[in-house]
Amino acid sequence: MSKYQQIKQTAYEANMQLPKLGLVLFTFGNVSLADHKEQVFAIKPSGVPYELLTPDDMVIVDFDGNTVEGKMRPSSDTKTHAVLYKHWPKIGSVVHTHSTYATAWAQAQRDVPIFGTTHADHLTVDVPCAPPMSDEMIKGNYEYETGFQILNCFKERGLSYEEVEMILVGNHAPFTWGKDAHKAVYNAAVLEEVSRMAYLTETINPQAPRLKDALIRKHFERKHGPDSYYGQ
Ligand SMILES: O=C(CO)[C@@H](O)[C@@H](O)COP(=O)(O)O
Repeated sequence: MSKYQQIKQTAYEANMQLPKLGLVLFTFGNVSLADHKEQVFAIKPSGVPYELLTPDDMVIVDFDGNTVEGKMRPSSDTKTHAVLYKHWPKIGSVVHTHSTYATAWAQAQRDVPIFGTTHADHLTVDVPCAPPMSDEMIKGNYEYETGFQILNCFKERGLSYEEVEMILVGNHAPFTWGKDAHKAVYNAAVLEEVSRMAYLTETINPQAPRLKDALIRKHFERKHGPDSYYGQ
């Protein structure tokens, strides 16, 4: 019995939520779950269809991206997850999907504008889109560089990873995170829904205005408590 049985089981259950929520097709995407005490995380193996996945298939990886336990090759995005766990110690789980609308905004290299209260219930800023890889980065380790693209985007914009738990990576797709697997998967589903709404809003009215900051604050604080607003 693996000493990591518990996080393998929980990570497996979280991965199985992605096809159930319509966030992935075939082998797209992956969920990981960290054990910060052990400085490891469990992640979906690469290229395994969800319907064939078992808890025992989950691969245990350290925060430098090295495999600690597992028969299969870890997800091709493993080093991106590792960079986030290593630099953002309060996240417990990371989700990567290729959900259609969020990925379309990432491919368009655009932030998802905050047009309505559905978005404002979850975050008070446009969903950030990190710039695509530079030629230099492409020559490097792509997955590590993706992780640093995310860290650098938050640093440049002065965003807190504990407040904004989602990002689009330009020309790639979304990453979300949270204190646990439930929250990280929930954020992935919310991101896809607000991305779909924003696309339809711009299609119906290309001049649609962003939500007023006062209303963003009202809606966010109604859900998250007074003084929880952190602005754009
Ligand atoms: O981002 C990508 C590919 O662009 C990956 O998430 C997707 O193909 C899933 O890869 P893995 O099966 O996790 O190695």
